[in-house]
Amino acid sequence: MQVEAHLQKIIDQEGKVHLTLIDPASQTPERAAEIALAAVKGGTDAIMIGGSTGASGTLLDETVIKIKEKVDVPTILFPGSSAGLSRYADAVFFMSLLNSRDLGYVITNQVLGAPLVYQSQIEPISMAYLIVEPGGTVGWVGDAKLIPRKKPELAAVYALAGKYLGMHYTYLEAGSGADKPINPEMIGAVKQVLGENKLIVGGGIRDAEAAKLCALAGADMIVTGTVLEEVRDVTVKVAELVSAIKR
Ligand SMILES: CC(C)=CCC/C(C)=C/CC/C(C)=C/CC/C(C)=C/COP(=O)(O)OP(=O)(O)O
Ligand SMILES: O=P(O)(O)OC[C@@H](O)CO
Ligand SMILES: [Mg+2]
Repeated sequence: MQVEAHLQKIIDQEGKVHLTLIDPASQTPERAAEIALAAVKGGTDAIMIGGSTGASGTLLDETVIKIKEKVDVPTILFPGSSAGLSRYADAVFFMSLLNSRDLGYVITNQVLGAPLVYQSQIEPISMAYLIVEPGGTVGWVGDAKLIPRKKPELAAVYALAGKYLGMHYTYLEAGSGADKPINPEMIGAVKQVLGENKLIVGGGIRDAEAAKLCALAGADMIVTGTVLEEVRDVTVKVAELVSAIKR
């Protein structure tokens, strides 16, 4: 419960959480650690590590190790499969892609990954992962029956089912690099049924205004990945996003 409790404490004290997503396949472990450090200087609360294609093995382990050498905030795995686990991380979003047509993403990868989590110190954080249009690479890889952008009620019933199955977190994903983030109507409808359960929103959030809209609509945590791979000054960008969502 350490990482989950830590994030809860930040929500209690500061209202919202900012998460930085680093894809181990996008740069060297050393560069990943530099980005993580810059993000922490900007005020990010934790580092998510994962990618939908090829984040595994030595590259993944080395990326986690280098990041942990540089920063004190929690490292949380965001695995694309059971191969996306590393014993060096603090926690894992132990997620099921509830709207996948492929049983592999609903339960099989979780079964294959469970023994490593059991044998290590990685804290599992149970999460319902829901992919909304346009869905991007992760929507294709995960064979998701994409939730239409204009159907907030569909996202809400999936989230409710996840909550009744005992999942603590719900992640509304528009897909990495999406042209628009999840809309406020959908975020509001999902948060309404979740109550105290936590809502993460990500995909296509590139500036303070978008982050603020998502947070005001009911997101407890905001994820940014792509934009931090693109900007020159990660600290400045993260500081802008963080100050837009925190009270
Ligand atoms: C809990 C365990 C062991 C496994 C879960 C397995 C599941 C449910 C995966 C969901 C489907 C999937 C492929 C998720 C990937 C999540 C992720 C890291 C998304 C961000 O990646 P992108 O930024 O889109 O990746 P690329 O940049 O590699 O396209
Ligand atoms: O890369 P971006 O668009 O910030 O999306 C982050 C995350 O939701 C992807 O899984
Ligand atoms: Mg990516």
